[in-house]
Parts: sequence; C-alpha cells; structure tokens
Amino acid sequence: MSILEVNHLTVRYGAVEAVRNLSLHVDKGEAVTLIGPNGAGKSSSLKGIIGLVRSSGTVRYQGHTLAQQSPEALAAMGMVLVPEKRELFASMEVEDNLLLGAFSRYQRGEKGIREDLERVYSLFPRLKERRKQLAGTMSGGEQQMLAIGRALMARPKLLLLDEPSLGLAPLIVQEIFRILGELKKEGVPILLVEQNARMALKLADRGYVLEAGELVMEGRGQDLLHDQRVVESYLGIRATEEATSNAER
Ligand SMILES: Nc1ncnc2c1ncn2[C@@H]1O[C@H](COP(=O)(O)OP(=O)(O)OP(=O)(O)O)[C@@H](O)[C@H]1O
Repeated sequence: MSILEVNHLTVRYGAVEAVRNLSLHVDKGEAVTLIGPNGAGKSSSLKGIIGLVRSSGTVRYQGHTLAQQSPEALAAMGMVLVPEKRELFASMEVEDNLLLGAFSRYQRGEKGIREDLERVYSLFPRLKERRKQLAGTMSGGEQQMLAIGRALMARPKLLLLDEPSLGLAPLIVQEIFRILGELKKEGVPILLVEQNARMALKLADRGYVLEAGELVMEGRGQDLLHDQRVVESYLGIRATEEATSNAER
C-alpha cells in the first residue's frame, strides 16, 4: 500500500493553472522526487497535497483521504513538511525550535523526545554546538538543518521537503543530501521537491518531472538521471558548469 497517493491534483490561482491533473505516489520506505524548472508547479503541488492551497483531486495518506487538515493536524498524523521558507522561530533558541517539532507528541504524553533530540544532534553536530544560539542568527544552511531536525522531532512517517537546497552553498547542499540519504536508509519515506535535479535523482528511488504544471516523465531515479531528455533539459547546463569549474581548478 502506498503511504501517499495523489490522484488528478489540480491547483489554480485565479486564472493561472499551476498544476494540472498530477498523479503520484510514495510507497513504504521510498524516496521520491518531483523535479522541474522554475515555475513548473513543484511547490504548488506540495502545497496542494498538504492543503495549504485549494486544489481539486484526491490525496490519500496511509489509506485516509485528506481534506484540508491543518499542517499541525497532518504533523500529528506523521505527515511532516519542511517548508521552503523554513518557518523557524527566529527569536527562539535552536534547541527550543527542535523541541517545538515534538510538541504534539509531548501533548500526547509520548516518551522518547529527549532521545530523539540526541539523535538529531548526532545527525547534525552543528546544531548541538549551537543549541543555545537564536535560530534567526544561524546561517542559511544551518537554518535548513534546523528545519529538517525540527521535522524529525515529529517522528515523520512521511517527510515532505520543499526545495531544501535553495540558496545554499554546494558543500551545505551535499551535507543536506547526505542526511536525507541517512533517513532514506532508515526507511523514512520522503517526497522531495527540488530544482537541483542531479542531487535529487541520485537520492531518489523514483522521480517525476513536471513542466508547466504537467507531468511529462516519471521513472526510476537512476534511469531519469541518464535519460537523454532529462540530461539535456535539467542536467546539461549544470554538467557544463561543472566541467568549466573543474577545468578552472
Ligand atoms: N500564490 C500564487 N498566486 C498566483 N500564482 C501563483 C502563486 N503561487 C504560485 N503561482 C504561480 O504558479 C506557477 C507555479 O509556481 P510554483 O511556485 O508552484 O512553481 P515551482 O515549480 O515550485 O517553481 P520554483 O522552483 O521557481 O519555486 C507559477 O507560474 C507561479 O507564478
């Protein structure tokens, strides 16, 4: 059974149809990515799935049809989003931000929150070093780590990420993807929306390619990574850039 099953999702903003008839699924233990160029509708798809924008179509999570639940209610069900803008509590310390990720678990009287905090710190030693620092004073990369760490504190049964590499330096992007690889190994199902197609496809078991709001291709991550059309449209420019920068070294 799929953890997440999206059927015929359409998202409109007034006259603009940002996503048209998108169907996708994430199975148990899978990392799945949705890639595509700027403005293809990747973020809108994610927002439609979690009900942050109005949409038509159906979204089933663990067999239940979702109907505009709040992000908090979804997180309590284990469907946890790492938003593009991170949405941290800037004037609170790193550790308090992490603990807030476990708030609904705390309310339910769940145990193991301290242990999970230690686990997040072992995944992100930088967060441990800076646990007393105000979140808003952390660098962009550190804030992204914090946003992922906070999501993990909710013990996600499905982790949704909206462009975690956006605006970050290549080394930090590699670090973020290394952690996502660890989570995948642990069997956390992942739906990753990314513009960095190369990194995303290397990580993902399967990928979907969105162009101008429509699904144009889907397949295994490895196959898409070597697909001529994907290479030309999404990996070609970067491949050239990489070759140039390697030659300059
Ligand atoms: N709130 C909104 N109101 C009107 N149009 C919107 C809104 N949000 C997004 N759009 C439009 O919907 C289309 C898809 O945008 P979306 O942000 O989903 O794309 P994306 O693939 O995530 O792009 P990017 O990688 O640049 O973030 C774009 O044409 C965008 O201008």
